[in-house]
Amino acid sequence: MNSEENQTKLHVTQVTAHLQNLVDNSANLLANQNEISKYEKFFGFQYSSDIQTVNIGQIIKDAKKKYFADTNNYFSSKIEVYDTVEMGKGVRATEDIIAGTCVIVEKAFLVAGEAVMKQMYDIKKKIPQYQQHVELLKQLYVPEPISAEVSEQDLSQLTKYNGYGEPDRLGNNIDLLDHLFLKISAVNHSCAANVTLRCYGDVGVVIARENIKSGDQIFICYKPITFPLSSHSSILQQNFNFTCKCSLCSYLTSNSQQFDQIYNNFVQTLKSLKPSEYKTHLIPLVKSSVLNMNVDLKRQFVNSVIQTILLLRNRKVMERNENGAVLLLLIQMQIDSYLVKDQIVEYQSQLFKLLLTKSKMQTQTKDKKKLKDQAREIFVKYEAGGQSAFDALCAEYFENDDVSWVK
Ligand SMILES: C[S@@+](CC[C@H](N)C(=O)[O-])C[C@H]1O[C@@H](n2cnc3c(N)ncnc32)[C@H](O)[C@@H]1O
Repeated sequence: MNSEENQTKLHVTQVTAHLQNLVDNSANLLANQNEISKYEKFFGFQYSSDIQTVNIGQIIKDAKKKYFADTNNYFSSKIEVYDTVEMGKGVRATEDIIAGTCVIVEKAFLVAGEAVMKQMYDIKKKIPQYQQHVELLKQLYVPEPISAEVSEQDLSQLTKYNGYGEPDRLGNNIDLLDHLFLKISAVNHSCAANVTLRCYGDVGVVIARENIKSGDQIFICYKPITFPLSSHSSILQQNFNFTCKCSLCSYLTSNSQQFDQIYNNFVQTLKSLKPSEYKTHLIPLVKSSVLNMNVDLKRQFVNSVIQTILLLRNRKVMERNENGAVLLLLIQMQIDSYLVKDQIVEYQSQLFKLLLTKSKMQTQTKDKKKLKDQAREIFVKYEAGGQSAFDALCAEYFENDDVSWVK
């Protein structure tokens, strides 16, 4: 066995032991109802609604059995870490993967933001697993080689460049990137990502957004997918300090003029439409604009359109009410045309917020009720979490008056 294989084997052994420990320890922990429904929804298990009989440890154990019966650890036999030519280490598929299926389930070996890392450094001698963690941390990416002793700065860099976070359903998790993984942290970024990551407690779950061929690299999008394309590179530069070399960015670099031209034409036509024409003209306009684009670009185009409309709305170029109807149509179009199920949750959350914000502006109670019903219908249709998730979001967004999310 060569030294790389030895090292990998060592990781797997260390991590498996660590995970087993965590699972066993959590087996007696009763989970709260929210967490249970998150896991249940994701893994598709039905558990008794009596929380006394449910525990997260068991759910994770079952998930492990269901998805990874053929391996002894939490990762997947469908992937491997390898050296890419352009992006350092990366992860690729070792078999064909079907859209919507689970690609990796992995427990974070450490959940520690930059502040915790600092504390951990200060009190390192008191933490029994410190040395083990440091050995694992040394495997992760940092721009400069880390010192043998692992300095305080090294620790905070490790989190900065390799951490992922729990989503808050709306993609605003960019500051909470504190989960460190061995495999998932080796997955590179693409603006046209083919997998998506969600963290459930300290378990990271990677799902295929589309069919992936054996040998293809898998990519997570490091930023919320709804961010406009124009802000991609600055977000990646600012937060992760790299210039994106993904296929979409490369495509846009060589075809940016063409993309810009189509987009500018689209915006001009949009501005020339009367609000009453939006409903009938907008979707055909978007469809004709994206006619010759590949699927990544189409997805990006519709995202940009949504952002543009929000912008026009904020500049009061468009009427708020009309704008709501247009956004609704566009988001539905996204859902229907391009997105696999996992992403839909993010989109209809936006849609939902939009409807609620819109309904707040209506003075008539019956209009409010109609919009709420409409939102509920969409929510249920796309299985975003059913009635209880709807109620939770209602409580959060409808009852409080803050609409700053659109600004
Ligand atoms: C979480 S690590 C991913 C694994 C990393 N490639 C490694 O060698 O361990 C994130 C780093 O990978 C590199 N990277 C990821 N996606 C990239 C992309 N699309 N273009 C260029 N570099 C990328 C950047 O250096 C980034 O800071």
